[in-house]
Amino acid sequence: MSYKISILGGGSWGTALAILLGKKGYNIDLWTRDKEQCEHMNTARENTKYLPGIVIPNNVNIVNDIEKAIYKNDIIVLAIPSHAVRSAVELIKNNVNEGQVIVNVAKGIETDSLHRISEIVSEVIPNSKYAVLSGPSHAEEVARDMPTTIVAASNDIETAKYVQDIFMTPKFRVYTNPDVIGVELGGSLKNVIALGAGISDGLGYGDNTKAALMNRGIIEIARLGEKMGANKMTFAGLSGIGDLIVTCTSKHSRNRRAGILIGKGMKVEEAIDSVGMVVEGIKTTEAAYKLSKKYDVKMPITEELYGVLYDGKDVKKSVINLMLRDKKHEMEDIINSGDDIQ
Ligand SMILES: NC(=O)C1=CN([C@@H]2O[C@H](COP(=O)(O)OP(=O)(O)OC[C@H]3O[C@@H](n4cnc5c(N)ncnc54)[C@H](O)[C@@H]3O)[C@@H](O)[C@H]2O)C=CC1
Ligand SMILES: O=C(CO)COP(=O)(O)O
Repeated sequence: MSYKISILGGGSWGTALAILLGKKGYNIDLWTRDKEQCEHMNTARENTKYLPGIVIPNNVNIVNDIEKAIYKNDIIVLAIPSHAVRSAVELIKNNVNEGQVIVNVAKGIETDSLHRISEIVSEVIPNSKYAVLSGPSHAEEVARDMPTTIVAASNDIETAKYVQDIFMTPKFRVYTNPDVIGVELGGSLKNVIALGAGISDGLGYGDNTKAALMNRGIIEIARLGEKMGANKMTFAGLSGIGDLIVTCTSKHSRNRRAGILIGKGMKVEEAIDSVGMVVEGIKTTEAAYKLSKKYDVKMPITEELYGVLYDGKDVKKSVINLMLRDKKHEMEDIINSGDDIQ
């Protein structure tokens, strides 16, 4: 079966997914807001800025007109940074038809409203069909056909299965999950911990430190997730620990790279500029910190990172704070959601 696909966002992830689905034989409209980039990609058949050296198949049509990009296509993929999703969805809201499925691949939480992407989409386009596709999947590897696994979540399992069918290839294995909250939170909050893992690398700490951040990180993510209505087990899956592992360890990770620079002493804004691509974890740290207060959940790593990124706190002081927290019983701490059991 052939499908017609719209992908909004001509950065690394949107382009990699266009290449993946283009190679599968589908007709793709890839929308980028930058006219010059659009023209260049159409003629060069390459995204020189974000994925240099990888050929974009001819059945990927790069467009600059967002209405044309979504016209009569089966699914609309949101592959733009999370802070820009609301404005993009506003642009298409009057042209989305009932049968079209909106597939979000952005990983983030709105900092003012603290809404997840599914909430933003349903506010702007009520009753739309929605799925989120998330998991350990760096664009640089997907675009080069490296075996990758990911999860499609939707409140409607038939929609999740539809998305699974569309994206599945011998190199791109898609699982389904009904837990939209858990999948969205896992994909967003791991970026906060990845910044921390990068900072640890930048400070010259080793694998022990990173393993500690990753393990204690997923525990605090799951703690918040459960309070927000997610299934705790989702955080043991691809969009939880799976994505946390790849982002905390990969050379491709923008969040980890920004963290390394901050750990070496660079200012936050300079680190973002130096990475040159979206570093979602910076804004997500603010959202996660606010969510931890709103839901009254202990998230010590997130809290320290918030201090470092937003209050100029000394990174080494944060490490000491984390190491010298009250003594805990590990199992009690996991089971009792971080309450002070010694
Ligand atoms: N790069 C990756 O490997 C993966 C990225 N993601 C997520 O996908 C989302 C997009 O990330 P990337 O493609 O990596 O970002 P990127 O930094 O490579 O590209 C971002 C793209 O979005 C465009 N953009 C920025 N603001 C915009 C706006 N207001 N309206 C329309 N377009 C706008 C930029 O022009 C650029 O083309 C993020 O939420 C990221 O966390 C998810 C999985 C993998
Ligand atoms: O989410 C990602 C991989 O699954 C991408 O992470 P970075 O934005 O840190 O590169």
